[in-house]
Amino acid sequence: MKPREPLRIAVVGTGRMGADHVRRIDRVVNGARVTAVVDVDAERAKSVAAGVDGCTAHTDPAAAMASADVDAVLVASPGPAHEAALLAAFEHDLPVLCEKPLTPDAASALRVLEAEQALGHRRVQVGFMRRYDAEYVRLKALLDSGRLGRPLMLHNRHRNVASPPFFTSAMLISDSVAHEVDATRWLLGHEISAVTVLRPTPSSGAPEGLRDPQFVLLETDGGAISDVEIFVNCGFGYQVQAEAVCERGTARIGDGHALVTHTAGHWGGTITQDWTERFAQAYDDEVQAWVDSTRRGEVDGPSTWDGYAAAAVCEAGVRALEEGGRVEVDLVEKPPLYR
Ligand SMILES: NC(=O)C1=CN([C@@H]2O[C@H](COP(=O)(O)OP(=O)(O)OC[C@H]3O[C@@H](n4cnc5c(N)ncnc54)[C@H](O)[C@@H]3O)[C@@H](O)[C@H]2O)C=CC1
Ligand SMILES: O=C1[C@@H](O)[C@H](O)[C@@H](O)[C@H](O)[C@H]1O
Repeated sequence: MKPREPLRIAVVGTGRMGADHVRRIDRVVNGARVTAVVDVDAERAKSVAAGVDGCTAHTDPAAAMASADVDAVLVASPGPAHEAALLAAFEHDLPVLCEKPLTPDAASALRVLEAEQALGHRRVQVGFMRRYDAEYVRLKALLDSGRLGRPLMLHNRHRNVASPPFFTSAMLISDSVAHEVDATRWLLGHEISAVTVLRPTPSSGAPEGLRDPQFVLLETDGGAISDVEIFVNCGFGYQVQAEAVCERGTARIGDGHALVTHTAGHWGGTITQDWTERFAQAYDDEVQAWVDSTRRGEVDGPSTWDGYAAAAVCEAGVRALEEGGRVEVDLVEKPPLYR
């Protein structure tokens, strides 16, 4: 596809992430503009469209994608709505940046994987934005360089200030640990083969009935182990940290030590409060990379395979949470399109 300049994007879902992506494409990213927004909440779509020159508001994703004014789609509706939006985009052979998760379960992710293969070419970049974060990129480059030797273990901490009211115990895995699942697969170049979930007594700061925190153990097919502390009502800040333990050294990111102050008998810094702050630059770089590759007629970044693998691992994780024990991950064979 050779889109007219600039790339004309339809944004599906104008909630927190979608509205932020609209702002980003309108004001930060080069080479693109938002020509349509879609939300089942017509008033929300209208109010977001009103802030962007030449942008129309819709309630039906398929109708917006059929418009002659759209070259590409950014999907930022809730996970359960992603499959329908992706299949509609495939009908028009449109490139898509799809927020994580690709879909909420392995069966629907597999249907998307099969539909993309039927097109015969990749169309989807999945919004695992940590792959665009400067600290993660440096860690990946260091591990790939071999300077520290073979990675043996990853220790991850993922803390949110507070969970939204609709959050369930399973979502700590499928919505939050999904990021560590992707980061582990990407950093190590391994598939995750089994998941175990340990559940300490919930924090008194967590909503009644929510299993928060959890400790998730991921085993990889390359013989490494990646553990994740997920704590979504820690109350004090948004922290995403990772430490790689390798044969000849360790490397750690996410300590937030960019600015340390010493004053009045104290030293310290500030802690980010949510992902829009901690990963602001990563989202900008992710969307710019998508726009650039799309304008070159290419598809880069986390693929539909990555989205499917993450969905399958999370599904195994939710089973491990609910049934206890170690649950093996069952992946289909990786299709040639993604090798
Ligand atoms: N990469 C990241 O760090 C983050 C990613 N996300 C992902 O972004 C997506 C959106 O999350 P939020 O913006 O937090 O949710 P949100 O609830 O704030 O917004 C979702 C919007 O989609 C609309 N919507 C619902 N069904 C729709 C449909 N079928 N078609 C069109 N619009 C529809 C809703 O009316 C709402 O305006 C989710 O997939 C979520 O997992 C969310 C937070 C951070
Ligand atoms: O994707 C995200 C949210 O959906 C999720 O709920 C948070 O736990 C993550 O930190 C954030 O990056």
